[in-house]
Amino acid sequence: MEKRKKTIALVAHDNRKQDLKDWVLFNWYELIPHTMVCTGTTGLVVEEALEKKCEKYDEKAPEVIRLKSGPLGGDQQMGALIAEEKVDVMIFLWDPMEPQPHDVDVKALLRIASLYNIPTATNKATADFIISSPLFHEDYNPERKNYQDYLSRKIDINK
Ligand SMILES: O=C(CO)COP(=O)(O)O
Repeated sequence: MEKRKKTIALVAHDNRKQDLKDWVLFNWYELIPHTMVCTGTTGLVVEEALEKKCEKYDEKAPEVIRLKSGPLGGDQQMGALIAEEKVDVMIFLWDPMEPQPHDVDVKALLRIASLYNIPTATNKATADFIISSPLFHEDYNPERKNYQDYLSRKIDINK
């Protein structure tokens, strides 16, 4: 079966970056046909790990697009890409033990991923399930709810 090119969002908080790096290194070959889009610092870790691994095995490393660092707007940029339907899968290893200065952005990113029905992993086990799913290798279009009623609702502003 042809490997459908996907855009995979990869994001990890500092205490989870090692987990994400391990996951990327374990799945490096599976990731080659796809494009990674990452928040800034996560992108550095992912890019370096994939480049080293691919170089070792004489393979071309996949493209890694780096957005701004999460606390500097990267989570919001990622959310915007999801709203534009440009992300197929998101692996977001957020830190359940430490508050983040940009907690509202973290929540917003998780919310928008849920709204757009993006397959989302917030831990390595779920990331393993996603990448080993047959659907990962297919042209999968997640069902999107129709919000037409909401968009065309009457708003009474003359009270
Ligand atoms: O803060 C983040 C996600 O909320 C991740 O940002 P960095 O990848 O820049 O560390």
